[in-house]
Amino acid sequence: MFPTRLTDTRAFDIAQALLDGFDHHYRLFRAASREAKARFECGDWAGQQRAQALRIEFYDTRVAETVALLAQRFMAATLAPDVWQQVKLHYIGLLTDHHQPELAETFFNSVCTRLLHHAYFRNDFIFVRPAISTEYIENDEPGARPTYRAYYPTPDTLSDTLQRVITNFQLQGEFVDLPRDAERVLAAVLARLGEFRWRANFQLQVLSSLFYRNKGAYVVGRLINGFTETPFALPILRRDDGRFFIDTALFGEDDLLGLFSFARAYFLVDMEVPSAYVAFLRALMPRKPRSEIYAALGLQKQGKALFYRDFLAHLRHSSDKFRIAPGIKGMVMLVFDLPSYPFVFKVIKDFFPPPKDTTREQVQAKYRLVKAHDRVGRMADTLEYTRVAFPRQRFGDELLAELRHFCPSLIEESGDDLVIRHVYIERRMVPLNLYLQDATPEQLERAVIEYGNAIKDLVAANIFPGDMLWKNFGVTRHGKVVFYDYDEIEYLTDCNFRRVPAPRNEEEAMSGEVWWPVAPRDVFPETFAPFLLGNPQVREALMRHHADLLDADFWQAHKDRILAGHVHDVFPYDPTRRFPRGGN
Ligand SMILES: Nc1ncnc2c1ncn2[C@@H]1O[C@H](COP(=O)(O)OP(=O)(O)OP(=O)(O)O)[C@@H](O)[C@H]1O
Repeated sequence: MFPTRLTDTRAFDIAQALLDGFDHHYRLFRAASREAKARFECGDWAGQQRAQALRIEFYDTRVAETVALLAQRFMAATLAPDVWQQVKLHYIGLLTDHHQPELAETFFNSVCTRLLHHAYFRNDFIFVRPAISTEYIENDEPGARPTYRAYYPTPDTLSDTLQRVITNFQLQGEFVDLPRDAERVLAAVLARLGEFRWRANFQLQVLSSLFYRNKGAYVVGRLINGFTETPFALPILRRDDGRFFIDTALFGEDDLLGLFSFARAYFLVDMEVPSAYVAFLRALMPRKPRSEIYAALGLQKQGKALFYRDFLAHLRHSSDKFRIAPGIKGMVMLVFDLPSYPFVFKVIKDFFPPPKDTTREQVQAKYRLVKAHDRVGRMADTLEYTRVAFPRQRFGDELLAELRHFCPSLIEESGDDLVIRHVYIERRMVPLNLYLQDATPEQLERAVIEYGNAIKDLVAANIFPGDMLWKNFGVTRHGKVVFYDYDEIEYLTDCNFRRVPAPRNEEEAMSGEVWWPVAPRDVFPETFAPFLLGNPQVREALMRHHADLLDADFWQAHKDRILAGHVHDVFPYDPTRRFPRGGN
């Protein structure tokens, strides 16, 4: 029951301090996103990647500050339940005209769950469900940009309108040839629409902020004609001489899903009303959960909060049991899934057998590295949770026994709950080793090519995957191969790629063991062969397409390029889709 009167004056001050904490966070988050434009304009790619990584830390820092402030100023941990209910009511009041209420509610939860006992994790005290609607929030301040702009071209003005769409972003700098780019986009639009009748409502709706990531800036919108809506995205790139060009035109849900994939870094987007961006993007990609859209916009904590709500709802509406994930079991991670739910749950084991020589802290550091790094479409994003309560009766016996055996320090069994103190959650894929077993010859060849491409994309992004066995990669719904085993990951630039030295005598030549000296970060690419080439068909495909992976020179050449300051191009689309001659 909620209090009928707001009697405690501390409650308002606490609510205000919480909201100040959030507003401070969002101001900094927004500034980092807004500054992406200037970094793009001057080609500061290292700065862009740094900003993408640093911004991830902002949230936890602000939460910690606010927790400390409340503990100090209000002795928050000692307040009676009734006071906390009043805090929530005041907070709801303060959010009435707020432009990011859903994020502010999540911030409230993050702070309060750190201060309050488990028993308070109910809707009476925190926002188990949202209280404030995010629908139709508009920024009415003078000079505010709308979430999206609508353009109504005629057949004669379509090319000019496309130019106007671009110039409205007011990028500081010149295009190589914008009229030419507009014609190319126009040709692509017409090819996409095929035979069509121009309807009275023909329009382009374009989100008013560009989406920045790495070396790209993306225009995102939809084309509406009659009852047909076509999502589109236009990547703008910058040549070394500082001039811009449109690299291609992407259309339809699948192209956009590739752009917004969970295996890529988060975008930097300047948004006053993020929920309006999410609603717009959701209309373009109805199959993508809102949690993943928030995450792709850099609001990963909101993504995490929504994911958890979705997960709880799914648990309530399903009855299957958690089980050990299909595939070869990990030595470092215990991995389980729920057949009806497309995610896996990964728990770090308490002990690892040799040759694994790592610690829980090191494994966590590797997962953090991946979160902050450019994932280039080849490393799955993970959501990290602490203290997740699962209904114990939904766990199969075998899984329960494994959890008790391998992860005793991380599980608590109380009543009907099984609480896991630390878990990563990640999209489920088909482990590549299983995929290859059942593949047709064509599928096998395609998967092996994709596997090599995945490694090469990682290499270009300064990642040495460490453990390159088939089982450590997964195949997505769209047939992309993505890496998911991070415990042996290293920066490429920290590794030494060497050739196996020539044996000095017959004994060394005949030895099945490693007889040559090996320093900690030495890598001998020739030695990958026995692990990768067991199956003759796989061997044939890999040697035909990616034999260079077994050559130390290939790795060393990439390391040298990165050390020389080169930031590679990553196209979140098939490079064959690029307009001919790109920016030239
Ligand atoms: N995202 C995923 N989708 C589907 N299956 C997965 C996923 N992540 C892990 N698995 C399954 O769990 C197994 C172990 O996962 P992972 O490779 O991350 O653990 P590990 O302990 O680091 O492995 P290793 O012993 O190779 O170091 C994989 O071989 C695979 O079968």
